[in-house]
Amino acid sequence: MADLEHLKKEAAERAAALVTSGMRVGLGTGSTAKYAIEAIGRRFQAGELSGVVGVATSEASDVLARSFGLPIEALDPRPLDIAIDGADEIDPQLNLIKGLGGALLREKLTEVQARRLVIIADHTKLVTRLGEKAPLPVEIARFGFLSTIERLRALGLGGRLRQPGAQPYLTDNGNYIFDAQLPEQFDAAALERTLKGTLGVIETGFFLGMAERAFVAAPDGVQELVRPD
Ligand SMILES: O=C(CO)[C@H](O)[C@H](O)COP(=O)(O)O
Repeated sequence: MADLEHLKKEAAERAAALVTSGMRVGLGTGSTAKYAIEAIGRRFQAGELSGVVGVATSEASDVLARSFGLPIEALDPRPLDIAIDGADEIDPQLNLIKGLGGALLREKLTEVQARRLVIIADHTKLVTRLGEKAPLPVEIARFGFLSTIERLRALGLGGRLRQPGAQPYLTDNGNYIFDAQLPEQFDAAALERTLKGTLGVIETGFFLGMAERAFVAAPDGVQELVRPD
């Protein structure tokens, strides 16, 4: 395993160590979240954790968690004790862009209910401003998607429909994703409000003010970052 992968695993294990018996846990999606699910699963199988229930943010994470025998429940209105997930960009205030893995809607639905959102990532995800490296994934309805994309362009957003092959990428919820290029200067909270008020937009990959801390894998070890007050 490459060094960075080892460190991602270590970051995920640091986050997984915050899970204790009886917790309801939001299980993220992606290559780093996978390590966290495996770490929780191993602790569960070893009898170190009991009464833990997971809420999975994607079909893939659901299958992985169940492979360890972890009980998985649907999301209901009860709060989650903790959610652990990866991110595509992390700014100095721990605002995030998520959704390059396509699970943004279920991730946001789940993580907004978590008392603590703990992010695990490698250091390439650290940015000084959101949109520096990654596009902003915007989940849009399939019906009328070309019209929705025109509305997004009218807001000044460049970008493209996510289409890895012959067909557009389909989320677990049966929607499409528009990967928007963010301008150099923008107000993330205002843009989030505008996007949420745009017909055809279902959710955005902005996760603002949600993360409590992040374990970030860097070549010199795992750094723990806490959201500034
Ligand atoms: O938001 C996500 C999925 O929708 C992932 O958490 C994000 O893409 C990071 O993935 P990885 O850990 O594989 O880099």
